[in-house]
Amino acid sequence: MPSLGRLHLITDTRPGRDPLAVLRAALPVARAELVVQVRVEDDATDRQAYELARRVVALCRRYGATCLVNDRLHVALAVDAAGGHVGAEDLPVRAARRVLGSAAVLGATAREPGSAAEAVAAGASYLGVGPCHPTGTKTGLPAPIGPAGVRAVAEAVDVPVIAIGGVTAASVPALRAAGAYGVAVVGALSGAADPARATAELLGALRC
Ligand SMILES: Cc1ncc(COP(=O)(O)OP(=O)(O)O)c(N)n1
Ligand SMILES: Cc1ncsc1CCOP(=O)(O)O
Ligand SMILES: [Mg+2]
Repeated sequence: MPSLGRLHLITDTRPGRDPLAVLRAALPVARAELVVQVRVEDDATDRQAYELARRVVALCRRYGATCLVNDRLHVALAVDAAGGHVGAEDLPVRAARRVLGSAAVLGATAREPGSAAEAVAAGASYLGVGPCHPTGTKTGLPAPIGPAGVRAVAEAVDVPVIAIGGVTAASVPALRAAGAYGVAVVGALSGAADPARATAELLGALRC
């Protein structure tokens, strides 16, 4: 399995957003360092998720980037994505691994060392850890865990830790110092006036 990219761009499909435009700006800058996670709103249909995911897979292929699908693992399989990401309300990690197969990339959400180690034992190949900082992108989240929370998880597992939640280029150094392998962002790219430049800034911070 090739090494996991450090910058995870999660699609923003809220009204008024253009996830494919953001992706087209980010891909030439980040290329194989980019992991794109196709994440749609809960009320989106499977057909909508599928149509977005197959476009994202095609774009990623041109640049050697990796495409994952959030929650809907049947969509990941249908579009031949590299894998998927599951959290507490999705398929359990062990079941997700059975669905995707042993070669797939499988991410799981964790926010403390115990559940993180369980997710890895069940087959997760990376962990999404957070929210690290306050975010307006997703509601109903628990309190941010900060770099200290990321450190506690990173010290407990031997898979890449991807920090998520309110991440900006400015917050990357502290997260990396805490043991994060990479970061996942929605707003830092989707809300950027210049997503290509924002991609370069995030990558620059990740490479330090
Ligand atoms: C990299 C990464 N980390 C965490 C999440 C959150 O997943 P989940 O807890 O299942 O919440 P939803 O994204 O499904 O609303 C993620 N998607 N990616
Ligand atoms: C899906 C998700 N899970 C935890 S935080 C989050 C949203 C992250 O978005 P942003 O990068 O805009 O804070
Ligand atoms: Mg989920």
